[in-house]
Amino acid sequence: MDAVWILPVLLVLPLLLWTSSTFVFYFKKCFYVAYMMLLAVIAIPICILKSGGRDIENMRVIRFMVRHVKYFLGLRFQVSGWEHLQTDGPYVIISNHQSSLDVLGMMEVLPDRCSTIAKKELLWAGTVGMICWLGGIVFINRKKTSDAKNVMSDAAKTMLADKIRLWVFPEGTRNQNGGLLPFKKGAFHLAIQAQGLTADDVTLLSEQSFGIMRSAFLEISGQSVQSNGPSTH
Ligand SMILES: CCCCCC/C=C\CCCCCCCCCC(=O)SCCNC(=O)CCNC(=O)[C@H](O)C(C)(C)COP(=O)(O)OP(=O)(O)OC[C@H]1O[C@@H](n2cnc3c(N)ncnc32)[C@H](O)[C@@H]1OP(=O)(O)O
Ligand SMILES: CCCCCCCC/C=C\CCCCCCCC(=O)OC[C@@H](O)COP(=O)(O)O
Repeated sequence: MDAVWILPVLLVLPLLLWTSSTFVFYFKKCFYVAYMMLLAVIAIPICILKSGGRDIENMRVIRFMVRHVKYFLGLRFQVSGWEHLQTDGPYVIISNHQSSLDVLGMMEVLPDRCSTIAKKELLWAGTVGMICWLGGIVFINRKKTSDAKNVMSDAAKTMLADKIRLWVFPEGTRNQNGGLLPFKKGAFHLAIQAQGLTADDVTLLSEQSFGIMRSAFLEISGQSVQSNGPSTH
């Protein structure tokens, strides 16, 4: 008898999913967070057994385990230029950052031996935080930028010594305003070290990258034909 409330829920749930795109949006959002948490629960022991702890090789496990999530959310990716990432040695990848779903796109193209820079708050996101730590993600404190710069300088040394790649979101935060925020400079300080350039090159590199990303972003946004509900996610 206690379970009698389940019946209306089972009836109302499909009805809401069928009739309300807003409900579908929030339902998918909750599912995404819960499912990623669950995937991380499975991935944590695998990574520990495979690599013994924090290791960039764990990103292969994470990449493999995350790639199917798009199907549950009705997302598909179109990738072009992937071959440019298939070069030896360290490099920096930059991308714009609109939502936590960007992780799915990231896992679609993430090269081997590539980790990312993230805000330190993510470390406390339960099992997701733990898997991020195991994957070698570099955590920065955005409120203490001198600390963040030191952490990124250390990351640059590791990047060169261990030939790893780093993915940076140079806007420094999520942005859904239909354009790009001005770029922070950290990614370009990393890149000059990977490419043998000097600090004098940072501004030009940053401006050129911003211009290229902005035109690509506007071009792709112009092709968008479908909206899935509320714009914030
Ligand atoms: C298996 C299942 C698992 C399922 C779950 C898990 C799934 C996947 C897990 C993996 C994926 C996780 C993905 C996580 C994504 C998270 C993304 C984020 O968290 S985005 C937020 C954090 N990122 C950033 O903030 C971007 C990096 N930030 C920077 O680069 C910034 O530059 C800075 C923080 C280093 C400094 O910022 P700030 O001081 O505010 O501003 P600037 O304009 O950039 O710099 C001011 C001056 O300082 C100079 N500068 C900057 N960096 C350096 C440096 N490294 N060395 C020397 N000098 C530096 C800069 O040039 C400026 O000086 P100027 O004279 O004006 O040139
Ligand atoms: C103890 C429970 C804590 C629950 C926290 C839930 C954490 C989210 C869980 C699953 C989502 C899938 C993993 C995606 C990770 C992406 C993180 C992300 O996109 O962080 C935002 C950060 O880039 C910029 O932050 P702000 O826009 O500045 O803010």
